[in-house]
Amino acid sequence: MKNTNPTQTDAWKKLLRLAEKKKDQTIKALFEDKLRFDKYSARFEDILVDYSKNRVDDEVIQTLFELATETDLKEAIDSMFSGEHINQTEDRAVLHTALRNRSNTPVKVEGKDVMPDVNAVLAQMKEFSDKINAGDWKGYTGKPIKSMVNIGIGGSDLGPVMVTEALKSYQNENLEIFFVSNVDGTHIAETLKKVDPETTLFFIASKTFTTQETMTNAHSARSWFLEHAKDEAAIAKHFVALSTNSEAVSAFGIDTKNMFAFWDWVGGRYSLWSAIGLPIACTIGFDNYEKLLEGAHAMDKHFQSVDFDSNIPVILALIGLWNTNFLGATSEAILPYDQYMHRFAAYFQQGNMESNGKYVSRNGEKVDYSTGPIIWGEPGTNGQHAFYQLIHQGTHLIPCDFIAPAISHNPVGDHHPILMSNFFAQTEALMNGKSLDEVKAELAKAGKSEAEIEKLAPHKVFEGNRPTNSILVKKVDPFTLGALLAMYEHKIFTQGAIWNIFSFDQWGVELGKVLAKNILPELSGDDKVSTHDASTNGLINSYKAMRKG
Ligand SMILES: O=P(O)(O)OC[C@H]1O[C@@](O)(CO)[C@@H](O)[C@@H]1O
Repeated sequence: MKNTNPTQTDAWKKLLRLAEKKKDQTIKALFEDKLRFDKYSARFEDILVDYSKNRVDDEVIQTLFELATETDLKEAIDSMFSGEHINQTEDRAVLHTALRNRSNTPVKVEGKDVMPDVNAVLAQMKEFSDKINAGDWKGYTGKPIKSMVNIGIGGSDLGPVMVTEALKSYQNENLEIFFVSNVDGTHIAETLKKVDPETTLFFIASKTFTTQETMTNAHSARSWFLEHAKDEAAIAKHFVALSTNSEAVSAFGIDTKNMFAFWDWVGGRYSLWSAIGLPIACTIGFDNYEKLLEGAHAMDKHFQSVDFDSNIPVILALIGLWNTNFLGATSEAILPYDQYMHRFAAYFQQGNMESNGKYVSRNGEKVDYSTGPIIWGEPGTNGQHAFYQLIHQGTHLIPCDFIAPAISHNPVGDHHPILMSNFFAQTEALMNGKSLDEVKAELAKAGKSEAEIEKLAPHKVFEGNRPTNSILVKKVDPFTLGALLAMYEHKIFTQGAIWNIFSFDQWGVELGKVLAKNILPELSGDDKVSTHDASTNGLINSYKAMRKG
Protein backbone atom coordinates (compact mmCIF):
# COMPACT_ATOMS: atom_id res chain seq x y z
CA MET A 1 0.00 0.00 0.00
CA LYS A 2 1.30 3.46 -0.93
CA ASN A 3 1.40 6.10 1.81
CA THR A 4 0.30 9.25 0.06
CA ASN A 5 -0.62 12.23 2.20
CA PRO A 6 -4.14 12.84 0.88
CA THR A 7 -3.91 16.61 1.38
CA GLN A 8 -1.09 16.72 -1.15
CA THR A 9 -3.26 15.36 -3.94
CA ASP A 10 -4.75 17.55 -6.66
CA ALA A 11 -8.17 16.13 -5.85
CA TRP A 12 -7.99 17.16 -2.19
CA LYS A 13 -6.94 20.68 -3.13
CA LYS A 14 -9.80 20.85 -5.64
CA LEU A 15 -12.25 19.57 -3.00
CA LEU A 16 -11.17 22.39 -0.70
CA ARG A 17 -11.97 24.87 -3.46
CA LEU A 18 -15.29 23.19 -4.20
CA ALA A 19 -16.29 23.23 -0.53
CA GLU A 20 -15.74 26.99 -0.49
CA LYS A 21 -17.41 27.57 -3.85
CA LYS A 22 -20.48 25.51 -2.94
CA LYS A 23 -20.87 26.47 0.70
CA ASP A 24 -24.29 28.03 0.04
CA GLN A 25 -25.50 25.15 -2.12
CA THR A 26 -28.49 23.29 -0.63
CA ILE A 27 -29.43 19.65 -1.00
CA LYS A 28 -32.99 20.77 -1.69
CA ALA A 29 -31.87 22.81 -4.71
CA LEU A 30 -29.89 19.85 -6.05
CA PHE A 31 -33.18 17.99 -6.48
CA GLU A 32 -34.06 20.33 -9.30
CA ASP A 33 -32.21 17.61 -11.21
CA LYS A 34 -35.14 15.25 -11.63
CA LEU A 35 -32.78 12.33 -12.10
CA ARG A 36 -30.96 12.91 -8.83
CA PHE A 37 -32.51 10.03 -6.88
CA ASP A 38 -31.79 7.62 -9.74
CA LYS A 39 -28.21 8.93 -10.09
CA TYR A 40 -27.43 9.00 -6.39
CA SER A 41 -28.86 5.70 -5.23
CA ALA A 42 -27.63 2.15 -5.72
CA ARG A 43 -29.05 -1.34 -5.40
CA PHE A 44 -27.21 -4.37 -4.06
CA GLU A 45 -29.34 -7.55 -3.85
CA ASP A 46 -32.23 -6.58 -1.53
CA ILE A 47 -30.52 -3.40 -0.34
CA LEU A 48 -31.23 0.11 -1.64
CA VAL A 49 -28.67 2.74 -0.68
CA ASP A 50 -29.96 6.27 -1.24
CA TYR A 51 -27.16 8.80 -0.87
CA SER A 52 -28.98 11.58 -2.75
CA LYS A 53 -29.73 13.59 0.40
CA ASN A 54 -26.08 14.62 0.73
CA ARG A 55 -24.39 17.90 -0.06
CA VAL A 56 -22.70 16.51 -3.14
CA ASP A 57 -23.19 17.27 -6.82
CA ASP A 58 -21.63 15.69 -9.90
CA GLU A 59 -18.50 17.86 -9.66
CA VAL A 60 -17.89 16.96 -6.02
CA ILE A 61 -18.56 13.27 -6.39
CA GLN A 62 -16.32 13.02 -9.45
CA THR A 63 -13.53 14.78 -7.59
CA LEU A 64 -13.98 12.39 -4.70
CA PHE A 65 -13.50 9.50 -7.12
CA GLU A 66 -10.35 11.25 -8.35
CA LEU A 67 -9.15 11.37 -4.74
CA ALA A 68 -9.66 7.61 -4.45
CA THR A 69 -7.65 7.13 -7.61
CA GLU A 70 -4.87 9.53 -6.62
CA THR A 71 -4.47 7.73 -3.27
CA ASP A 72 -4.22 4.34 -5.02
CA LEU A 73 -7.33 2.89 -3.41
CA LYS A 74 -7.59 0.03 -5.90
CA GLU A 75 -4.06 -1.05 -5.06
CA ALA A 76 -4.92 -0.88 -1.35
CA ILE A 77 -7.99 -3.06 -1.86
CA ASP A 78 -6.02 -5.62 -3.81
CA SER A 79 -3.28 -5.59 -1.15
CA MET A 80 -5.76 -6.47 1.58
CA PHE A 81 -7.44 -9.30 -0.30
CA SER A 82 -4.10 -10.70 -1.45
CA GLY A 83 -2.84 -11.29 2.07
CA GLU A 84 -0.17 -8.58 2.06
CA HIS A 85 0.82 -7.57 5.60
CA ILE A 86 -1.03 -4.28 5.44
CA ASN A 87 -1.28 -4.28 9.24
CA GLN A 88 2.33 -3.15 9.24
CA THR A 89 2.80 -2.23 12.90
CA GLU A 90 1.83 -5.78 13.89
CA ASP A 91 3.29 -7.30 10.71
CA ARG A 92 0.09 -9.15 9.89
CA ALA A 93 -2.21 -9.71 6.95
CA VAL A 94 -5.83 -8.54 7.22
CA LEU A 95 -8.02 -11.34 5.94
CA HIS A 96 -11.38 -11.43 7.69
CA THR A 97 -12.63 -11.66 4.09
CA ALA A 98 -11.06 -15.13 3.80
CA LEU A 99 -13.30 -16.35 6.63
CA ARG A 100 -16.38 -15.81 4.46
CA ASN A 101 -14.76 -16.67 1.14
CA ARG A 102 -17.59 -18.93 0.01
CA SER A 103 -16.07 -19.09 -3.49
CA ASN A 104 -13.25 -21.03 -1.80
CA THR A 105 -10.67 -19.55 -4.14
CA PRO A 106 -7.17 -19.88 -2.62
CA VAL A 107 -6.14 -17.10 -0.23
CA LYS A 108 -2.44 -17.16 0.61
CA VAL A 109 -0.76 -15.98 3.79
CA GLU A 110 3.02 -16.27 3.58
CA GLY A 111 2.57 -18.49 0.52
CA LYS A 112 0.18 -20.94 2.19
CA ASP A 113 -3.47 -21.21 1.17
CA VAL A 114 -5.46 -20.63 4.37
CA MET A 115 -8.77 -21.89 3.02
CA PRO A 116 -8.30 -25.52 4.13
CA ASP A 117 -7.84 -24.32 7.73
CA VAL A 118 -10.75 -21.88 7.44
CA ASN A 119 -13.00 -24.62 6.13
CA ALA A 120 -11.84 -27.06 8.79
CA VAL A 121 -12.86 -24.66 11.56
CA LEU A 122 -16.17 -23.95 9.85
CA ALA A 123 -16.79 -27.72 9.70
CA GLN A 124 -15.92 -27.98 13.39
CA MET A 125 -18.31 -25.10 14.13
CA LYS A 126 -21.06 -26.73 12.09
CA GLU A 127 -20.66 -30.08 13.82
CA PHE A 128 -20.74 -28.43 17.24
CA SER A 129 -23.63 -26.04 16.59
CA ASP A 130 -25.66 -28.84 14.99
CA LYS A 131 -25.19 -30.91 18.17
CA ILE A 132 -26.20 -27.98 20.37
CA ASN A 133 -29.25 -27.26 18.24
CA ALA A 134 -30.29 -30.90 18.16
CA GLY A 135 -29.90 -31.24 21.92
CA ASP A 136 -27.21 -33.88 21.35
CA TRP A 137 -24.51 -32.08 23.35
CA LYS A 138 -25.15 -33.20 26.94
CA GLY A 139 -24.00 -31.65 30.18
CA TYR A 140 -22.43 -33.46 33.13
CA THR A 141 -25.82 -34.77 34.33
CA GLY A 142 -26.83 -35.91 30.84
CA LYS A 143 -29.17 -33.03 30.12
CA PRO A 144 -29.02 -31.10 26.80
CA ILE A 145 -27.65 -27.58 26.77
CA LYS A 146 -30.41 -24.96 27.20
CA SER A 147 -28.44 -21.83 28.03
CA MET A 148 -25.28 -20.44 26.49
CA VAL A 149 -23.07 -17.74 28.00
CA ASN A 150 -20.49 -15.98 25.86
CA ILE A 151 -17.70 -14.50 27.94
CA GLY A 152 -15.71 -11.99 25.94
CA ILE A 153 -15.29 -8.27 25.37
CA GLY A 154 -14.77 -5.87 22.46
CA GLY A 155 -14.62 -7.78 19.20
CA SER A 156 -15.16 -11.01 21.15
CA ASP A 157 -18.52 -9.75 22.35
CA LEU A 158 -19.96 -6.90 20.28
CA GLY A 159 -20.31 -8.84 17.04
CA PRO A 160 -22.03 -11.90 18.51
CA VAL A 161 -24.29 -9.65 20.61
CA MET A 162 -25.25 -7.46 17.67
CA VAL A 163 -25.88 -10.34 15.26
CA THR A 164 -27.83 -12.56 17.67
CA GLU A 165 -29.99 -9.56 18.56
CA ALA A 166 -30.46 -8.46 14.94
CA LEU A 167 -31.38 -12.03 13.93
CA LYS A 168 -33.38 -12.92 17.02
CA SER A 169 -36.22 -14.05 14.75
CA TYR A 170 -33.97 -16.89 13.60
CA GLN A 171 -33.07 -18.05 17.12
CA ASN A 172 -33.65 -21.67 18.16
CA GLU A 173 -36.49 -21.29 20.67
CA ASN A 174 -35.05 -24.08 22.84
CA LEU A 175 -31.86 -22.14 23.42
CA GLU A 176 -31.10 -18.87 25.20
CA ILE A 177 -27.92 -16.83 24.82
CA PHE A 178 -26.35 -14.50 27.33
CA PHE A 179 -23.30 -12.27 27.07
CA VAL A 180 -20.92 -11.31 29.84
CA SER A 181 -18.28 -8.73 28.94
CA ASN A 182 -17.79 -6.17 31.71
CA VAL A 183 -15.38 -7.03 34.52
CA ASP A 184 -17.89 -5.33 36.85
CA GLY A 185 -19.00 -8.29 38.98
CA THR A 186 -22.59 -7.34 38.31
CA HIS A 187 -22.36 -8.62 34.77
CA ILE A 188 -21.38 -12.19 35.65
CA ALA A 189 -23.44 -12.23 38.86
CA GLU A 190 -26.68 -11.19 37.20
CA THR A 191 -26.14 -13.66 34.37
CA LEU A 192 -25.35 -16.67 36.55
CA LYS A 193 -28.59 -16.05 38.44
CA LYS A 194 -30.42 -16.90 35.24
CA VAL A 195 -28.75 -20.17 34.28
CA ASP A 196 -28.53 -23.75 35.55
CA PRO A 197 -24.99 -25.22 35.65
CA GLU A 198 -26.30 -28.58 34.45
CA THR A 199 -27.60 -27.13 31.19
CA THR A 200 -25.26 -24.20 30.54
CA LEU A 201 -22.45 -23.93 28.01
CA PHE A 202 -19.78 -21.26 28.35
CA PHE A 203 -17.96 -19.81 25.35
CA ILE A 204 -14.68 -18.26 26.51
CA ALA A 205 -14.10 -15.90 23.61
CA SER A 206 -10.77 -14.18 23.42
CA LYS A 207 -8.39 -13.85 20.50
CA THR A 208 -5.41 -13.49 22.88
CA PHE A 209 -6.90 -15.42 25.82
CA THR A 210 -5.18 -12.88 28.05
CA THR A 211 -7.72 -10.05 28.24
CA GLN A 212 -8.11 -9.17 31.92
CA GLU A 213 -11.89 -8.78 31.90
CA THR A 214 -12.50 -11.98 30.00
CA MET A 215 -10.13 -14.12 32.03
CA THR A 216 -11.52 -12.72 35.29
CA ASN A 217 -15.07 -13.51 34.20
CA ALA A 218 -14.00 -16.90 32.86
CA HIS A 219 -12.39 -17.91 36.15
CA SER A 220 -15.45 -16.75 38.08
CA ALA A 221 -17.70 -18.77 35.78
CA ARG A 222 -15.41 -21.80 36.20
CA SER A 223 -15.47 -21.48 39.99
CA TRP A 224 -19.25 -21.10 40.01
CA PHE A 225 -19.61 -24.14 37.77
CA LEU A 226 -17.30 -26.33 39.88
CA GLU A 227 -19.19 -25.37 43.07
CA HIS A 228 -22.05 -27.28 41.48
CA ALA A 229 -20.39 -29.90 39.31
CA LYS A 230 -17.51 -30.57 41.75
CA ASP A 231 -15.58 -32.71 39.24
CA GLU A 232 -13.13 -30.87 36.96
CA ALA A 233 -13.83 -33.50 34.29
CA ALA A 234 -17.22 -31.82 33.84
CA ILE A 235 -15.48 -28.69 32.50
CA ALA A 236 -15.06 -30.35 29.10
CA LYS A 237 -18.84 -30.62 28.68
CA HIS A 238 -19.57 -27.00 29.56
CA PHE A 239 -16.63 -24.84 28.45
CA VAL A 240 -15.33 -24.22 24.94
CA ALA A 241 -12.69 -21.71 23.90
CA LEU A 242 -12.68 -19.43 20.88
CA SER A 243 -9.12 -18.22 20.49
CA THR A 244 -5.82 -18.08 18.63
CA ASN A 245 -3.88 -19.01 21.77
CA SER A 246 -4.00 -22.80 22.38
CA GLU A 247 -1.35 -22.70 25.11
CA ALA A 248 -3.38 -20.25 27.21
CA VAL A 249 -6.55 -22.25 26.53
CA SER A 250 -4.92 -25.42 27.86
CA ALA A 251 -3.53 -23.57 30.86
CA PHE A 252 -7.04 -22.38 31.70
CA GLY A 253 -8.18 -25.99 31.76
CA ILE A 254 -10.12 -26.28 28.54
CA ASP A 255 -9.29 -29.26 26.39
CA THR A 256 -7.97 -27.97 23.05
CA LYS A 257 -10.37 -30.36 21.28
CA ASN A 258 -12.98 -27.96 22.66
CA MET A 259 -11.11 -25.06 21.15
CA PHE A 260 -12.23 -23.32 17.97
CA ALA A 261 -9.24 -21.61 16.48
CA PHE A 262 -8.66 -18.54 14.42
CA TRP A 263 -5.60 -16.66 13.31
CA ASP A 264 -3.63 -13.50 13.91
CA TRP A 265 -4.72 -12.15 10.51
CA VAL A 266 -8.22 -11.80 11.93
CA GLY A 267 -8.63 -8.52 13.77
CA GLY A 268 -10.75 -8.67 16.94
CA ARG A 269 -13.26 -6.14 15.61
CA TYR A 270 -13.51 -8.14 12.38
CA SER A 271 -13.79 -11.56 14.03
CA LEU A 272 -17.49 -12.46 14.13
CA TRP A 273 -16.84 -14.28 10.81
CA SER A 274 -14.36 -16.54 12.64
CA ALA A 275 -14.70 -18.97 15.54
CA ILE A 276 -15.80 -15.92 17.56
CA GLY A 277 -19.03 -16.36 15.62
CA LEU A 278 -19.69 -19.79 17.16
CA PRO A 279 -22.29 -18.44 19.63
CA ILE A 280 -24.06 -16.90 16.63
CA ALA A 281 -24.06 -20.22 14.77
CA CYS A 282 -25.33 -22.03 17.88
CA THR A 283 -28.07 -19.45 18.45
CA ILE A 284 -29.45 -19.08 14.91
CA GLY A 285 -28.26 -22.40 13.47
CA PHE A 286 -25.28 -22.99 11.22
CA ASP A 287 -27.32 -22.66 8.00
CA ASN A 288 -28.29 -19.10 8.94
CA TYR A 289 -24.72 -18.33 10.01
CA GLU A 290 -23.58 -19.56 6.61
CA LYS A 291 -26.05 -17.17 4.94
CA LEU A 292 -24.51 -14.34 6.99
CA LEU A 293 -21.11 -15.32 5.55
CA GLU A 294 -22.58 -15.50 2.04
CA GLY A 295 -24.02 -11.99 2.30
CA ALA A 296 -20.68 -10.60 3.41
CA HIS A 297 -18.88 -12.50 0.66
CA ALA A 298 -21.24 -11.08 -1.96
CA MET A 299 -20.39 -7.58 -0.75
CA ASP A 300 -16.68 -8.46 -0.74
CA LYS A 301 -16.91 -9.38 -4.42
CA HIS A 302 -18.79 -6.16 -5.14
CA PHE A 303 -16.15 -4.12 -3.32
CA GLN A 304 -13.29 -5.87 -5.09
CA SER A 305 -14.66 -5.76 -8.61
CA VAL A 306 -17.03 -2.83 -9.18
CA ASP A 307 -15.79 0.54 -10.46
CA PHE A 308 -15.66 3.25 -7.81
CA ASP A 309 -18.62 5.17 -9.28
CA SER A 310 -20.89 2.17 -8.64
CA ASN A 311 -19.04 0.78 -5.63
CA ILE A 312 -21.29 1.20 -2.60
CA PRO A 313 -18.66 1.01 0.20
CA VAL A 314 -16.40 3.37 -1.76
CA ILE A 315 -19.23 5.86 -2.36
CA LEU A 316 -20.27 5.83 1.31
CA ALA A 317 -16.64 6.22 2.34
CA LEU A 318 -16.04 9.18 0.04
CA ILE A 319 -19.22 10.96 1.09
CA GLY A 320 -18.25 10.37 4.72
CA LEU A 321 -14.81 11.81 4.01
CA TRP A 322 -16.41 14.84 2.30
CA ASN A 323 -18.60 15.42 5.38
CA THR A 324 -15.65 15.01 7.75
CA ASN A 325 -12.79 16.72 5.97
CA PHE A 326 -14.59 19.38 3.93
CA LEU A 327 -17.87 20.09 5.72
CA GLY A 328 -16.47 19.82 9.26
CA ALA A 329 -18.53 16.96 10.65
CA THR A 330 -16.87 15.20 13.59
CA SER A 331 -19.37 12.42 14.21
CA GLU A 332 -21.71 10.12 12.33
CA ALA A 333 -24.97 8.70 13.65
CA ILE A 334 -26.19 5.24 12.70
CA LEU A 335 -29.94 5.10 13.22
CA PRO A 336 -31.51 1.71 12.54
CA TYR A 337 -35.31 1.84 12.38
CA ASP A 338 -35.39 -1.76 13.58
CA GLN A 339 -35.48 -2.65 17.26
CA TYR A 340 -33.61 -5.89 16.73
CA MET A 341 -30.69 -3.82 15.35
CA HIS A 342 -30.37 -1.92 18.61
CA ARG A 343 -26.68 -2.88 19.02
CA PHE A 344 -25.71 -2.08 15.43
CA ALA A 345 -24.28 1.37 16.18
CA ALA A 346 -22.42 0.06 19.22
CA TYR A 347 -20.80 -2.60 17.05
CA PHE A 348 -19.49 -0.01 14.65
CA GLN A 349 -18.28 2.18 17.47
CA GLN A 350 -15.52 -0.39 17.83
CA GLY A 351 -15.41 -1.24 14.13
CA ASN A 352 -14.92 2.36 13.04
CA MET A 353 -13.39 4.16 16.00
CA GLU A 354 -10.87 1.44 16.89
CA SER A 355 -9.88 1.25 13.21
CA ASN A 356 -9.69 4.91 12.24
CA GLY A 357 -9.32 6.71 15.57
CA LYS A 358 -5.69 7.40 14.70
CA TYR A 359 -3.64 10.64 14.58
CA VAL A 360 -0.39 9.29 13.16
CA SER A 361 -0.10 8.49 9.45
CA ARG A 362 1.46 5.44 7.84
CA ASN A 363 4.57 7.64 7.48
CA GLY A 364 4.80 7.93 11.26
CA GLU A 365 3.91 11.63 11.15
CA LYS A 366 1.12 13.39 13.00
CA VAL A 367 -1.70 14.09 10.55
CA ASP A 368 -2.91 17.65 10.00
CA TYR A 369 -6.42 16.62 8.93
CA SER A 370 -9.34 14.84 10.58
CA THR A 371 -9.49 11.07 10.54
CA GLY A 372 -12.06 8.70 12.05
CA PRO A 373 -15.37 10.24 13.19
CA ILE A 374 -17.20 9.58 16.44
CA ILE A 375 -19.77 6.88 15.81
CA TRP A 376 -22.98 6.78 17.81
CA GLY A 377 -26.66 6.05 17.46
CA GLU A 378 -29.76 4.40 18.79
CA PRO A 379 -32.73 2.74 17.09
CA GLY A 380 -35.45 4.86 15.58
CA THR A 381 -37.99 6.02 16.60
CA ASN A 382 -36.50 6.26 20.14
CA GLY A 383 -33.72 8.61 19.03
CA GLN A 384 -36.37 11.07 17.90
CA HIS A 385 -37.36 11.50 21.52
CA ALA A 386 -33.82 11.80 22.78
CA PHE A 387 -31.28 13.56 20.56
CA TYR A 388 -32.92 14.50 17.27
CA GLN A 389 -33.39 18.02 18.62
CA LEU A 390 -29.65 18.51 18.26
CA ILE A 391 -29.48 16.79 14.90
CA HIS A 392 -32.20 19.09 13.54
CA GLN A 393 -31.40 22.38 15.31
CA GLY A 394 -28.02 21.98 16.96
CA THR A 395 -24.77 23.71 16.00
CA HIS A 396 -23.08 20.47 14.96
CA LEU A 397 -23.33 18.96 11.48
CA ILE A 398 -24.16 15.29 12.08
CA PRO A 399 -24.41 13.11 9.00
CA CYS A 400 -26.81 10.25 9.70
CA ASP A 401 -27.29 6.80 8.23
CA PHE A 402 -30.94 5.79 8.45
CA ILE A 403 -31.50 2.05 8.04
CA ALA A 404 -34.86 0.29 7.81
CA PRO A 405 -36.47 -2.94 6.59
CA ALA A 406 -39.48 -2.84 4.27
CA ILE A 407 -40.77 -6.02 5.89
CA SER A 408 -40.92 -6.43 9.66
CA HIS A 409 -40.45 -9.75 11.46
CA ASN A 410 -43.30 -8.62 13.71
CA PRO A 411 -46.12 -7.18 11.58
CA VAL A 412 -48.25 -6.09 14.53
CA GLY A 413 -51.19 -3.89 13.55
CA ASP A 414 -50.04 -0.71 11.82
CA HIS A 415 -46.78 -0.45 13.77
CA HIS A 416 -44.53 -0.95 10.78
CA PRO A 417 -46.13 1.68 8.55
CA ILE A 418 -45.90 4.11 11.48
CA LEU A 419 -42.23 3.26 11.97
CA MET A 420 -41.54 3.62 8.26
CA SER A 421 -43.39 6.93 8.00
CA ASN A 422 -40.98 8.28 10.60
CA PHE A 423 -38.00 6.78 8.75
CA PHE A 424 -39.02 8.60 5.57
CA ALA A 425 -40.04 11.83 7.29
CA GLN A 426 -36.83 12.37 9.25
CA THR A 427 -34.49 12.50 6.26
CA GLU A 428 -37.01 14.68 4.40
CA ALA A 429 -37.14 17.08 7.35
CA LEU A 430 -33.36 17.11 7.77
CA MET A 431 -32.99 18.00 4.10
CA ASN A 432 -35.83 20.50 3.60
CA GLY A 433 -36.10 22.05 7.04
CA LYS A 434 -38.74 24.73 7.53
CA SER A 435 -38.16 28.36 6.49
CA LEU A 436 -38.91 31.47 8.52
CA ASP A 437 -41.73 32.38 6.13
CA GLU A 438 -43.27 28.93 6.51
CA VAL A 439 -43.01 29.20 10.29
CA LYS A 440 -44.55 32.66 10.37
CA ALA A 441 -47.42 31.58 8.13
CA GLU A 442 -48.06 28.59 10.38
CA LEU A 443 -48.07 30.74 13.52
CA ALA A 444 -50.36 33.30 11.92
CA LYS A 445 -52.72 30.52 10.84
CA ALA A 446 -52.70 29.33 14.44
CA GLY A 447 -53.91 32.77 15.50
CA LYS A 448 -50.69 34.00 17.09
CA SER A 449 -50.26 37.76 17.42
CA GLU A 450 -47.54 39.64 15.57
CA ALA A 451 -45.62 39.96 18.82
CA GLU A 452 -45.93 36.24 19.55
CA ILE A 453 -44.85 35.39 16.01
CA GLU A 454 -41.78 37.64 16.28
CA LYS A 455 -40.86 35.99 19.57
CA LEU A 456 -41.51 32.36 18.61
CA ALA A 457 -40.60 32.14 14.94
CA PRO A 458 -36.76 32.04 15.21
CA HIS A 459 -36.98 29.02 17.51
CA LYS A 460 -39.17 27.07 15.16
CA VAL A 461 -37.10 27.49 12.01
CA PHE A 462 -35.31 24.36 10.72
CA GLU A 463 -32.31 25.25 8.58
CA GLY A 464 -32.37 21.80 6.96
CA ASN A 465 -29.58 20.93 4.54
CA ARG A 466 -28.41 18.25 6.95
CA PRO A 467 -26.95 15.27 5.10
CA THR A 468 -28.27 11.73 5.43
CA ASN A 469 -28.00 8.33 3.78
CA SER A 470 -31.07 6.10 3.66
CA ILE A 471 -30.46 2.36 3.56
CA LEU A 472 -33.65 0.44 2.85
CA VAL A 473 -33.47 -3.35 2.99
CA LYS A 474 -36.23 -5.78 2.09
CA LYS A 475 -35.90 -7.65 5.41
CA VAL A 476 -33.19 -8.01 8.05
CA ASP A 477 -32.25 -11.61 7.22
CA PRO A 478 -28.84 -13.28 7.63
CA PHE A 479 -27.68 -12.66 4.05
CA THR A 480 -28.71 -9.01 4.08
CA LEU A 481 -27.16 -8.39 7.49
CA GLY A 482 -23.91 -9.98 6.35
CA ALA A 483 -23.84 -7.74 3.29
CA LEU A 484 -24.57 -4.64 5.40
CA LEU A 485 -21.78 -5.47 7.84
CA ALA A 486 -19.26 -6.00 5.06
CA MET A 487 -20.42 -2.77 3.42
CA TYR A 488 -19.57 -0.81 6.56
CA GLU A 489 -16.30 -2.72 7.05
CA HIS A 490 -15.18 -1.77 3.56
CA LYS A 491 -16.31 1.83 4.02
CA ILE A 492 -14.04 1.97 7.09
CA PHE A 493 -11.18 0.33 5.18
CA THR A 494 -11.55 2.79 2.29
CA GLN A 495 -11.48 5.84 4.56
CA GLY A 496 -8.42 4.56 6.42
CA ALA A 497 -6.63 3.90 3.13
CA ILE A 498 -7.32 7.40 1.86
CA TRP A 499 -6.47 9.00 5.22
CA ASN A 500 -3.16 7.12 4.99
CA ILE A 501 -3.49 5.57 8.48
CA PHE A 502 -3.15 2.03 9.78
CA SER A 503 -6.73 0.82 10.36
CA PHE A 504 -5.97 -2.61 11.76
CA ASP A 505 -3.92 -2.09 14.90
CA GLN A 506 -5.16 -0.61 18.18
CA TRP A 507 -2.21 0.62 20.21
CA GLY A 508 -4.44 3.22 21.81
CA VAL A 509 -6.12 0.63 24.02
CA GLU A 510 -2.88 -0.45 25.71
CA LEU A 511 -1.83 2.42 28.01
CA GLY A 512 -4.93 2.35 30.20
CA LYS A 513 -4.65 -1.39 30.62
CA VAL A 514 -1.02 -1.15 31.75
CA LEU A 515 -1.75 1.64 34.24
CA ALA A 516 -4.71 -0.31 35.63
CA LYS A 517 -2.44 -3.31 36.21
CA ASN A 518 -0.06 -1.00 38.15
CA ILE A 519 -2.88 0.42 40.26
CA LEU A 520 -4.63 -2.86 41.07
CA PRO A 521 -2.16 -4.00 43.80
CA GLU A 522 -2.28 -0.52 45.38
CA LEU A 523 -6.00 -1.01 46.05
CA SER A 524 -5.46 -3.77 48.54
CA GLY A 525 -4.93 -2.83 52.19
CA ASP A 526 -5.69 0.53 53.80
CA ASP A 527 -2.41 2.37 53.48
CA LYS A 528 -2.54 5.65 51.61
CA VAL A 529 -1.28 5.84 48.07
CA SER A 530 1.08 8.63 46.96
CA THR A 531 2.66 7.28 43.79
CA HIS A 532 0.46 9.22 41.35
CA ASP A 533 -0.65 12.77 40.65
CA ALA A 534 -2.73 14.47 43.35
CA SER A 535 -6.03 13.65 41.59
CA THR A 536 -5.34 9.96 41.11
CA ASN A 537 -3.91 9.66 44.64
CA GLY A 538 -6.94 11.54 45.99
CA LEU A 539 -9.39 9.35 44.13
CA ILE A 540 -7.72 6.10 45.20
CA ASN A 541 -7.44 7.16 48.81
CA SER A 542 -11.06 8.39 48.85
CA TYR A 543 -12.13 5.04 47.40
CA LYS A 544 -10.26 3.24 50.15
CA ALA A 545 -11.94 5.41 52.78
CA MET A 546 -15.41 5.11 51.26
CA ARG A 547 -15.34 1.35 50.84
CA LYS A 548 -14.99 0.98 54.61
CA GLY A 549 -18.67 1.88 54.70
O1 LIG B 1 -10.44 -11.05 21.93
P1 LIG B 1 -9.47 -10.48 22.94
O2 LIG B 1 -8.05 -10.83 22.64
O3 LIG B 1 -9.90 -10.84 24.33
O4 LIG B 1 -9.54 -8.86 22.81
C1 LIG B 1 -10.75 -8.25 23.14
C2 LIG B 1 -10.72 -6.82 22.66
O5 LIG B 1 -9.68 -6.07 23.31
C3 LIG B 1 -9.22 -5.04 22.43
O6 LIG B 1 -9.42 -3.82 23.06
C4 LIG B 1 -7.73 -5.24 22.11
O7 LIG B 1 -7.05 -5.33 23.33
C5 LIG B 1 -10.05 -5.17 21.15
O8 LIG B 1 -9.36 -4.82 20.01
C6 LIG B 1 -10.43 -6.62 21.18
O9 LIG B 1 -11.54 -6.89 20.36
